[in-house]
Amino acid sequence: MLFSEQNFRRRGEFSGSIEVVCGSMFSGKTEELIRRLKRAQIAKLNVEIFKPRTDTRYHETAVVSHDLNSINSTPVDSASAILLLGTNTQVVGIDEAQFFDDELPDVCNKLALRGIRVIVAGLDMDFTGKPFGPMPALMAIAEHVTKVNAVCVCCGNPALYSYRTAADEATVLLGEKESYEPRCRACYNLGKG
Ligand SMILES: Nc1ncnc2c1ncn2[C@@H]1O[C@H](COP(=O)(O)OP(=O)(O)O)[C@@H](O)[C@H]1O
Ligand SMILES: Cc1cn([C@H]2C[C@H](O)[C@@H](COP(=O)(O)O)O2)c(=O)[nH]c1=O
Ligand SMILES: [Zn+2]
Repeated sequence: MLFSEQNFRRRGEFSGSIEVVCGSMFSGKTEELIRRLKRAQIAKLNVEIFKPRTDTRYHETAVVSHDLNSINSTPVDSASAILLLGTNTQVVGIDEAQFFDDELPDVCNKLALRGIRVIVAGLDMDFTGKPFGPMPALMAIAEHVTKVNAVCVCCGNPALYSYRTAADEATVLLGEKESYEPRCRACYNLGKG
């Protein structure tokens, strides 16, 4: 079901919260993040968007989906840098959250306590099927968690895994279709052989 904003203003005050959008590669996490952020901009809220500086796949600064939908962002070196945002910020978007350090959940909590709506998108699992970076901790403290699925490239069923086709065992390997395939549980485990 499409996520739809609740009443974020309570008794005239802006109430802070954390939303997480997670799933495999190509599942639509960035598109969903951009959709929510653009709606917040339409509502004339002050929106700031961050991504890890290391994620330079499509653009140095913009957050860009696989379909090349995009929104401007600020690349940062660490989670704590996000706390230096403008004082009148009402909505914060964070993409590729799996690449941030372990401070990110605490940073998001502090932002939410300042009354900010925080929307975070990231991979829930790495290519080995293990929880990725700060994502599980973020999912634990979020008010809303949306898990999205890609389409399995092998059989067409909903895909929850990111299968790595490249011969590289490092946890972090930036890439797209040349290195990864979204796969369902059965096809992911067949491939792992
Ligand atoms: N196997 C696939 N399953 C679903 N979407 C795919 C697939 N391959 C390419 N896409 C494209 O990827 C888009 C999602 O991109 P994006 O939001 O950047 O995903 P994510 O951030 O989760 O990697 C889809 O709208 C679709 O056009
Ligand atoms: C599974 C997995 C992915 N990555 C990298 C590959 C991409 O650069 C990003 C994910 O981008 P998307 O917006 O979700 O498509 O993460 C990685 O470094 N390690 C992994 O295990
Ligand atoms: Zn499959």
